[in-house]
Amino acid sequence: MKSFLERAKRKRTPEPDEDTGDGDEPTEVKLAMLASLHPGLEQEVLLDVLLAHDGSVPAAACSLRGQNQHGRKKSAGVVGYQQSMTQFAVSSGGSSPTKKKIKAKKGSTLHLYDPEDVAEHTPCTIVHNFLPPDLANDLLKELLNEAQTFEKQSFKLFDNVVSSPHTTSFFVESYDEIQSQKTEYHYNGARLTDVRRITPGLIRAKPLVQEAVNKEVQHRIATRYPGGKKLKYQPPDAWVPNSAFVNCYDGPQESVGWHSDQLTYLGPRAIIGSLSLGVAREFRVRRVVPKDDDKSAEDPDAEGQISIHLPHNSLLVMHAEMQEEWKHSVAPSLSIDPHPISGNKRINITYRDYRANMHPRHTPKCPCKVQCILRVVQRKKENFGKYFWMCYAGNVPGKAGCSFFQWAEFDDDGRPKPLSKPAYSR
Ligand SMILES: O=C(O)CCC(=O)C(=O)O
Ligand SMILES: [Fe+2]
Repeated sequence: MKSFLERAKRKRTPEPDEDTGDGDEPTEVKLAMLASLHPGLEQEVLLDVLLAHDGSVPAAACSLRGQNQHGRKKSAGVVGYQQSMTQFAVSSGGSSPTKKKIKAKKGSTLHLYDPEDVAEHTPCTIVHNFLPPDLANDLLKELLNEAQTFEKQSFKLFDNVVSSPHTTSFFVESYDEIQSQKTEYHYNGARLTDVRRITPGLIRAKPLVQEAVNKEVQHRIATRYPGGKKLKYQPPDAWVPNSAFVNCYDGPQESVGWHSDQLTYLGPRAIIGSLSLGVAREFRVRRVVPKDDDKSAEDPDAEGQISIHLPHNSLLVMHAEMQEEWKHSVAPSLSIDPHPISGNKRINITYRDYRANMHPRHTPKCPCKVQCILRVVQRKKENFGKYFWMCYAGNVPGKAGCSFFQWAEFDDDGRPKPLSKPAYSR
């Protein structure tokens, strides 16, 4: 599940400064400052950009300037489509005489279409025209019908209650699992109320997604990981999806802000199979560079955004390095090309493998008696990549959390080690 919430500032966690902003002004004031610089943009967009820059108004303003320039270029041609990759191309430096090295520049967005470029420059692979066309169309129709009753998720951002700018629901494989999800699991501090039985179309697509994802994962390990070996903490066994979050984006303005998916029930190095149906939208990714990392000073482009275009019936595999080291979002769009079946809507299915050893009975609850969330240190060089459990009860509108924090330990295959102290000890 997406953790929109992880963007919220948490002052109480002992993890020092993780995800905190750099200014003292209240968010409303920062938003007002940005709005005065970019009066044409909606509050939600401004908020997203502000959060993507850790609350820094100058950095957000700089990024918005870049996006606007790019937007103007785009509107001169086919909207939403890249004009040319040459603007991002830099000299290859010799390693490949034929293929130019392309690079995401800070403040601008590198648009990728070619699966080879996606695999080369992002932690994802993409498979176009993935399902048999009839199955893709049937699945789209089925989920558009389901989506009529999807809801927005509300969460707390700083001290305000905000709702995600798209709708969503969660599908699992049996009625027992629905019950278990509603009574044993917490998501960002609360119980889910809308959990549904997996639909016939989702069931039909599942083995195809499973096979393709495992094939892509093996290929990536063999061709791109150091020594052709899986990453530390990556489970060695096959990826078996047993649940699916389905998102609906109704129109160009619906979006999802920068986030990493929650690892709480997926465990470290989670892999996600993400199927897109209906209107094509941009999926953006950016690497998270620790703030006190000298390299980020040397390479100002390290956090440039990359946009992967997701047409109808494309499968995007988010690989094992994605959630820990990158953030992703679905950007609001200036305009979209309507789809013959779904009109302005895009449906996205993220198939997930809920691991038995990450079931809530094996993971800590805090003194609030709420399931902790699993996160990883992304922003600080010190402890970078270390996992921790923390209380998230305070992210529910109207509720306060506690200061529970505990480092999480896993063996090299991502199996949780027994907790070093009782969960209620703080
Ligand atoms: O709509 C998408 O492609 C991505 C959705 C997403 O990031 C999520 O469900 O966590
Ligand atoms: Fe996500």
